[in-house]
Amino acid sequence: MAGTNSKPTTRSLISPARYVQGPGAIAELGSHVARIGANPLLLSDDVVRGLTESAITSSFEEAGLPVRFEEFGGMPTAAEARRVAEIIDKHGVDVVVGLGGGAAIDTAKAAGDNAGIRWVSVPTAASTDAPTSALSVVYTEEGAFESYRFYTRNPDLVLIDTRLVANAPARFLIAGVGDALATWIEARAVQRGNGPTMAGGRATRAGTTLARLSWDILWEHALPAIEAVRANLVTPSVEAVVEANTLLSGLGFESAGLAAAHAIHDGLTAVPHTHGLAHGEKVNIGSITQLILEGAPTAEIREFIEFTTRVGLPTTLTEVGLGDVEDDVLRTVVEAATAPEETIHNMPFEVVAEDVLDALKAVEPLARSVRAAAGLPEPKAPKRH
Ligand SMILES: NC(=O)c1ccc[n+]([C@@H]2O[C@H](COP(=O)([O-])OP(=O)(O)OC[C@H]3O[C@@H](n4cnc5c(N)ncnc54)[C@H](O)[C@@H]3O)[C@@H](O)[C@H]2O)c1
Ligand SMILES: [Zn+2]
Repeated sequence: MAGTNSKPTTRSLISPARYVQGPGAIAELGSHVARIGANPLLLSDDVVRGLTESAITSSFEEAGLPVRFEEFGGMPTAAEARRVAEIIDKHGVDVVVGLGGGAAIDTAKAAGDNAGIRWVSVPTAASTDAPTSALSVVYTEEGAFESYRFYTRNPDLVLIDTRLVANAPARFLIAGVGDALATWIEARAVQRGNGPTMAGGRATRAGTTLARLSWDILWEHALPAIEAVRANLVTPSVEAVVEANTLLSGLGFESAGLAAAHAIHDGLTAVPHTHGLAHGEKVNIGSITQLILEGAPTAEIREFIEFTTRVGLPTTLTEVGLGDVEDDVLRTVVEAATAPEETIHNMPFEVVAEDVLDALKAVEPLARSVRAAAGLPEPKAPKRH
């Protein structure tokens, strides 16, 4: 499994049972859910409920399903999953729908697993590749990475309405691009080292190819898709990027493997400075750090920094709140990133905290020089939340 140095000999690819994407797809939710269960529970925060309740109510009524929402507490902790599992038991719910961002979706999976029922992901933004996977990322109440929790099955259904994605703030799609670009950078490193994937076993050609396809689509379509979403439009580029961020990156990271970028993301959550940032924003710092750590060709690193700056992702420590911190803070980040169970040990060479510290510190001057040479703006520190 992830983060071990064992060299499995079998290959695996795992996936959700069905993936549905398109403008207005939420109108089909009832008919798809009715094939999975008869008594669903929808887990979402109030913002997402406000955006989806009327469409879901019509769709569920048409499918003969009751409509029951439960408010998500906001943090994907073990305690929150236990609380939702109790509600599931109390009402005899037989399928739980995680509705919203990655945090609500991860909690629905965990609660569904606790209660022994099936689960469905309905992302309302293309902000992460959480919806398709058979795992949740568990956090502490304070927002620090705690662990990966693995399940024996993927969601029975992933349904994403691209109209909702286009109406959401563009920052969510941008974060999803950051999460998805890391997928190929990490899959490639795992492939080089013949390392284990999150699905267990080694990567199939299919898994690695899907990770690469996600990357190719994003270089081609991310910039026009972000412009379209800023204007609340669904274009073919938006459809392509939503598929890359959600389905391809999801299958890719899970079945082709994680390496340093996500471990560094996890390390960044260990310090409060980064807590206002989206998952995919922190992951982008992990991607740049991994490229430096593995000694990728200079032109490749510079191109990646320039592209992701144009996408609107952070490419400097300044932009993730770590511009002028004491060494102790960065040391906390790299110690957490190199914890024994972390996926950084899937890199094709031995990685120690000192190396990661130097790579992380190298991000700031390199990105500043790339941005200056490309005429891109100087980085600004994030507003405090
Ligand atoms: N399990 C996995 O495989 C996996 C993979 C990647 C990320 N993750 C996890 O996903 C989480 C991050 O997810 P996230 O970045 O989506 O953040 P999030 O889930 O914390 O929140 C997203 C925010 O977006 C809002 N929102 C959602 N849709 C909206 C819309 N259409 N319009 C307006 N607002 C909307 C929600 O109200 C919420 O406040 C982290 O916990 C991360 O670890 C898990
Ligand atoms: Zn991720």
